[in-house]
Amino acid sequence: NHYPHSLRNIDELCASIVRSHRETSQYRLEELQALRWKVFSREEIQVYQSKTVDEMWQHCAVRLTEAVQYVVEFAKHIPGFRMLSQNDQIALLKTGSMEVVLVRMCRFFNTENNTVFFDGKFAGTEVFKSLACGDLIAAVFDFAHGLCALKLTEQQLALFSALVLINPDRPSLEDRVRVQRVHRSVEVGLTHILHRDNHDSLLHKLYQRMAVLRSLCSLHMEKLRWFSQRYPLTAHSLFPPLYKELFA
Ligand SMILES: CNC(=O)[C@@H]1CCCN1C(=O)c1ccc(Cl)c(COc2cccc3c(C(F)(F)F)cc(C)nc23)c1Cl
Repeated sequence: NHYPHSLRNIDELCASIVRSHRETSQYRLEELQALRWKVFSREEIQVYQSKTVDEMWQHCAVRLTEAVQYVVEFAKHIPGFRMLSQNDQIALLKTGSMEVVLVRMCRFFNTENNTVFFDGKFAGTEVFKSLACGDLIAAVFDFAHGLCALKLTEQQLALFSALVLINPDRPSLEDRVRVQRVHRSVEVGLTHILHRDNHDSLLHKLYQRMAVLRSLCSLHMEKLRWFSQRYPLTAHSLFPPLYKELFA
């Protein structure tokens, strides 16, 4: 029996992943719902748009790094993740943490006015204009919109996030077989949750979303490289160390 010895039954596995998701999701859904219609005024948008490229990138990098740190906490409580070697844990986080940040963004997304929670209010794509990467931001919004449309419950989102993170196909894994075992147990958990919710058709759609996620994140890494070459000072001195560790 390949399951980690302490988690014979799938319910226990799902419960620990859902608990970890809830404890590390940065904002509760109720909080975000209450702020749903708090959008930026024209003047506030003007202030964002008049920032220089590296000021806006630095502003976003701080938030992305904070979001990545919550994902690292989430990963640590996924049963089986801590059993992996340190190197494999870092390898999974290096590539998977931004994907989970993107998956989690669908919680802060309002599909009715195509805005995302940013800096305490809901922002449209125009707020990010000074980043000078409209294609990346458009792709981030599209992905969030697409995932929102699936109307995942928090439990389904928790299991999906764990599945995205524990990816045995990541480059430079030392013990791929062990990562496969943990991936398999999370997959059984997600299938179990979807079956219980009478939503089996969602699994296929979620696998399609995972493929989109991977292409989106390679675009991100490309942008990140462009930015750190264009603004080496900002990228190498101002980005919080974890960000450099994960993305440098
Ligand atoms: C409450 N909301 C939040 O905390 C969210 C979750 C993570 C950060 N965050 C924001 O505040 C936020 C929300 C929406 C957007 Cl569009 C942004 C701006 O996003 C980015 C700007 C620059 C680079 C980004 C890159 C790149 F390229 F670095 F990999 C990759 C991702 C995915 N997002 C980038 C941000 Cl920073």
